[in-house]
Amino acid sequence: MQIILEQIGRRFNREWIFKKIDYSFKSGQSYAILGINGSGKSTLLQMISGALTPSAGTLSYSLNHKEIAVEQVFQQLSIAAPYLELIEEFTLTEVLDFHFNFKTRLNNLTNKDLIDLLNMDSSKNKQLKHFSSGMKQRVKLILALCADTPLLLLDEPTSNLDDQGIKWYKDLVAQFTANRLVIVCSNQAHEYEFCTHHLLISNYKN
Ligand SMILES: Nc1ncnc2c1ncn2[C@@H]1O[C@H](COP(=O)(O)OP(=O)(O)OP(=O)(O)O)[C@@H](O)[C@H]1O
Repeated sequence: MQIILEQIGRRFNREWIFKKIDYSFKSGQSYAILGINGSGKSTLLQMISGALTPSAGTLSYSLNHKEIAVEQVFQQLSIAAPYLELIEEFTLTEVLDFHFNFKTRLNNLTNKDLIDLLNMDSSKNKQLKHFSSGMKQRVKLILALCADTPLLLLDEPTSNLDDQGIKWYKDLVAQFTANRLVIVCSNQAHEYEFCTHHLLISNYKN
């Protein structure tokens, strides 16, 4: 998977959030989008996901040297983000079944494998509305990391996770990101220490 940004800019009303981003993202590489609160990290990630259009410039996507239209990009990506909600009326087992109606399971992981990874066997028939915020975050991460998509987008991946949860996140990343294109939005070093490329939003303010 390759994503090329050319002269990308986004504004809300009259305010430019960032301007003139020229950048390319490639499979097998991991990238951190960095910047202070409100700098535009999530806005850029949403543009990369195809959910938000740029106000200026072009974004192009290709997979195995074949171009992909922006409307089709969602089929190639998994995303975990604070603004994407889980269906809270579903039990954990139902959430897994539902999600993997639309996405392919990475390495043919079964529900049991995923519940074991989550260490949530005793909660598998509980509705998500009764999960703690940290438990919900772990579920979001499992759904994104364990789907077989070439593009993985993680926005503030360890929000609501304690120290043990952060270690768990790091193990998950080490286990399930090989050969994928990974983009993390963050301002916490432990979330993106594995990323080999850094994109600083502050470089694109003028
Ligand atoms: N739909 C919108 N309408 C107007 N302004 C918006 C909209 N979405 C985002 N913004 C503004 O764009 C700026 C960037 O927001 P964004 O959420 O991308 O920042 P961020 O770097 O991800 O922040 P944080 O680290 O706090 O998550 C902010 O000033 C925000 O108020």
